[in-house]
This record gives sequence, C-alpha cells and structure tokens, in this order.
Amino acid sequence: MRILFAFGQAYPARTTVMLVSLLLASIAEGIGLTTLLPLLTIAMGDQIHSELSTKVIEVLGMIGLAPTIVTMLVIIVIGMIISSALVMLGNHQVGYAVAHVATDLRVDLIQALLGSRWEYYLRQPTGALANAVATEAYRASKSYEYAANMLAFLIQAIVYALIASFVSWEATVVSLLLGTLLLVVLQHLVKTSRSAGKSQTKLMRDLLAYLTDTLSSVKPLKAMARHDIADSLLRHQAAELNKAMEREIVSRETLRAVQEPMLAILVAGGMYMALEVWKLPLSSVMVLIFLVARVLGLMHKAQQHYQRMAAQESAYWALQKSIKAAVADAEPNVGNRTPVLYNSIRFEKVSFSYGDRLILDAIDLEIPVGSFTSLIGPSGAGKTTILDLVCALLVPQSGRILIDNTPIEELNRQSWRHLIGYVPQETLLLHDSILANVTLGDPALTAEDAERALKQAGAWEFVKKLPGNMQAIVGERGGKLSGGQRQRIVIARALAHRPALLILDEATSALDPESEAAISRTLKALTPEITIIAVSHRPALIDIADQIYRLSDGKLASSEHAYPHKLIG
Ligand SMILES: Nc1ncnc2c1ncn2[C@@H]1O[C@H](COP(=O)(O)OP(=O)(O)OP(=O)(O)O)[C@@H](O)[C@H]1O
Repeated sequence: MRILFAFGQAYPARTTVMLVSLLLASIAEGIGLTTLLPLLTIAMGDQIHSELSTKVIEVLGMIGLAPTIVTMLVIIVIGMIISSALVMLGNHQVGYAVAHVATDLRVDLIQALLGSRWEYYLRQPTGALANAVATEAYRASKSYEYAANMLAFLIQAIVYALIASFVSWEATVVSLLLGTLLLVVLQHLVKTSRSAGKSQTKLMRDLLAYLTDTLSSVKPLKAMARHDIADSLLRHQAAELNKAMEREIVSRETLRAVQEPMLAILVAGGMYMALEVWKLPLSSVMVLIFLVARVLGLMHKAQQHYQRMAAQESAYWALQKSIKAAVADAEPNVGNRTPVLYNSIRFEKVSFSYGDRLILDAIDLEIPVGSFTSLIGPSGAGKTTILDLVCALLVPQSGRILIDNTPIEELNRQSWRHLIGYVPQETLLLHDSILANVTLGDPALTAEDAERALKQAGAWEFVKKLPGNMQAIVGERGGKLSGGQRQRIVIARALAHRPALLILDEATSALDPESEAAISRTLKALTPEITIIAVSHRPALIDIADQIYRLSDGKLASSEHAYPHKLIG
C-alpha cells in the first residue's frame, strides 16, 4: 500500500482527478442502478415493499416523472453512459500517469547517475543500469496502473455495497464479511507474488550485469573456447529467473482460478438464505444477488490487481533506491568562478589514493597553455588518474590543482569541463551520420562547427568524398570506416565545441604507425591555440611533445618544459 501513497505524492493532480472521476463514475452508475429494484418490482407485478423502491418512486414523482418501465430503463442507460464517460476520463489520467512514471523514473535515474561522483559511477554495472532504465521503469509504471485499477474496483465495490444495503443491509453485511474472509484466506497468494516479484527484480539486475560484461568480451571467450563457462553461468541465472517468473504466474493464476468457484458458492448460499430463510420477494432477491455478486466480484478483481501491483512494485522501490543512492553521491557543486585557461594547469603536491592504495604521491606538474604534453609511464601507474583529476572527475586527498592560479574546486565545474575536449582509447561511434557522431545531438553545435572540427581533425578530406558527406552513416560501431578514420571522427567530436584543452588518453594506440604519425601531425598543428595533454606509450606522440612527464611508483620522475624531445628521469 506504501506505493499508492508514493504515487499519490509524486502525481497528486492526476491521482486526484483519477480518483474523483472514478468515484463520480461509480455514483452515476449507482444512481442508475437504484431504479433496478422498482423496475423489476413493477415488471414482475410484486408489491412495492422495499424502502429503496418507495424512495425512488417518490423522487421520480418530485421531478415529474412517472415510474414507468421506460423511465427507469432510460435512467439506467443514462447512468451507464455518464459512468463510462467518467471512467474514460479517469483511465486517461491513469494512462498519462503510467507513461510519466516510466519516463520520470528513467530520466531521474539517468540524471542522478550522470550527476554522481565519478568513483560512484564506475562502481555501477552497466547491464544493471540498462535493465533499470528498460525493464524496471516499465514494471514500475505497470505497478501504478495496477494500483489505479485496484482503487477503481474498490470504489465501485463500495458504491454497489451501499446500494445493496438499501435493499437488505443484513444480507450485504454478511456477504461483505464472507468476501473479506475470502480475501484474507487468499492473501498468501499475494505474498507469494510479491516475493517472486522481488526475486525477479534482483535476478534481472544480476543477469543483465553479467550478460553485458560477457557480451563485451565475447571474442576472447570464443577464441579460447571458454564461452561455455559464461554460457552455463548465464543459463543458471536465467533458470533462477525462470523459477521466480513461474512462481509469480502460478500464484496469479491460482488466485484467479480459486476466486471463481468460491464466488459461485457464496452467491448460491446467499440466494438460498434470501429466498428460504429471510423469505425476501423474488424481485428483491434478484437485485440483491446481482449487487452482492458484483460487490464480491469487484473485491476479487481488486485483489487480483493488488497481487499484480505487489509483483511489480519491487521494481519501483529498486529504482527509487538507485536514484537516491546516486543523488546521495552527487558531485558537490561548490565553485562558481568562471574558468578561462590563459596561463597554465598546475599540480602542487597532489596525492591521490583509491582506498588504501596510494596512486599519486605528492606530485608536481605544470602544463603551460599552448603546449603539447605527453604523459608516459608503466601500465597502472596512474596516468589516467592524472587526466581524471584535471577533468575534476576525481578529487585529490591532498595538494592543490590550480587552473590559472585558481584552485580547481573554486571553478564552476561544468564551465571548466566545457573547456575540455576528451578523446578516449576506445573509439565509440554511434550507428548514425558523421554529423551526429561529431555533434552528439548538441543543439548548440551547427553543421559549420562539425565541418570546422572535421577539418581540424584532418577528417574532412575523406568525409567530403563520402556519399552524403557529413550525412554518411558510419555503420555499426563505425564499421564502414578505417581505424584511423574513426579516430579522426572522435577527435573532431572532441574539438566541435572549441575546447581550450584537448586530452588524449592512449587515443592513437590502436592505430598502425602510419595513421598514428598522420594523426600526430594533425594534433601538433592544433597547438598553440589548443593546449594538449596526451597519455601515450607510442613514439609518434612522444616525439612531437613539447614536454614529457614520466610517472612511476606514484611519483612524477621529472619534467622538461618547452624543450621538445627531451626526457629526464
Ligand atoms: N575506480 C578505481 N578503483 C580502484 N582502483 C582503481 C580505479 N581506477 C583505477 N584504479 C587503479 O589505480 C591505478 C592507476 O590506474 P590508471 O588507470 O590511472 O593507470 P594508467 O597509468 O592509466 O594505466 P594504463 O596505462 O594501463 O591505462 C591502477 O593500478 C588501477 O588498478
């Protein structure tokens, strides 16, 4: 039930309109149905004996209508039409809210993750995130739909019970008590569904996290004939998920199957009591049975939808938990000074550790504006860590990072990152046009920006020869382009927004020496307008550097400023 309050709080206006329309719909239907008893009484020639019939005939007389069969049929039909229109209005609200629940959860999660600290983001398994955005958001929105349906059935049941109580309150109370007893007896099936739903949420996360990791390293697994290990683990996880789904479906279908005969027994018992024990007239019994059967049917439907809601709601809570955890680990936004980068980037006694592991030990580093700096060192030495510190993705435990003599934490972080162009080792191209790959859909970037960036990256020569030029599609992961061409597109992407600082993290290491040499020349030509920091082991990028830093055992061995091709240490 907690989820109903959560949804009510998140979407108060829509939930209120939905509830009011459903309530009015039930009342409209109820008013129409009040004429059913006098209608049957007149049609069957029974004596008008019930208070309800007398009241209805009185009210009709007050508004100048004769209590004929036609009048009463017309009232029933009008009640039904108004009720249907209101139900439609209520259901539209449910539809809008369901779509919003899914979209809002997706957007909130993505925003919270993108705004979280880099170390937090790195800990999140990609597959679990993809699952959260796709499956969990959908399941959470379905839980809202089921919750809304459950409420609709409950409201209807209450209105029907009220009308039934005018015919015979004793019979209504007895049926409601028995109906409630049945709901309590069958409640364990709802519990089973809830726990099966919880298991599904967890298992789906695990399965997709594992699947994504496996799929991204399928080539070596296949090459070493070890894919059967991954395959058997995936099968095991899929089998667990299968069991949880089976449990949910079995308990859902059992509830449905058990409810029907129980309802029939109750109705038959009620009919016997009304006719044989309470000796009610047939017209009253018929109306009463119709109303009570409807009340019990609606209560059971409400329980069915409650069960479905219970099976899906864990997805909503799991998503909320992920969003809250990411928000709690959000990047603190403290600085508000506008960065420029007109002088230098300086590290003063900067130390950084991952947990207890010291990666950078009081390093000093200076990158003058307009220079080309190469950063070398053994694998795992901490070169990428230095780049992450420059981008303010990581925060050092001690020491200072100064941008033009201003501590980096005093700068507006977003503005600082806008001055950076970043080229990673993996060229990740989207299956889209070259233009889209360069601008990444940023509305602030024009086709002219893309063309300029492609020219700066030395890509224009081959792009202009492609059919459609910048509209040419690059293929799945850029499969229609060569490695060097792909890398130039990624460099153009990093240059499109006119960065002041270009960061290259092993950006050319997957290329053949010729392509690398060509790209190195292109990059060198970008200085001194753009300051460049390149992590590389490769001679081509080291040769063109104005200064080279060597990182080893947490220390920056030494540096040489403004004298190309020299390395000390
Ligand atoms: N998120 C992390 N959590 C814990 N340790 C990490 C994390 N990221 C990196 N490390 C560790 O920090 C050390 C430095 O990593 P970094 O990626 O900076 O090295 P690198 O010099 O760039 O290596 P390579 O040349 O192999 O890319 C490595 O030993 C790595 O295992």
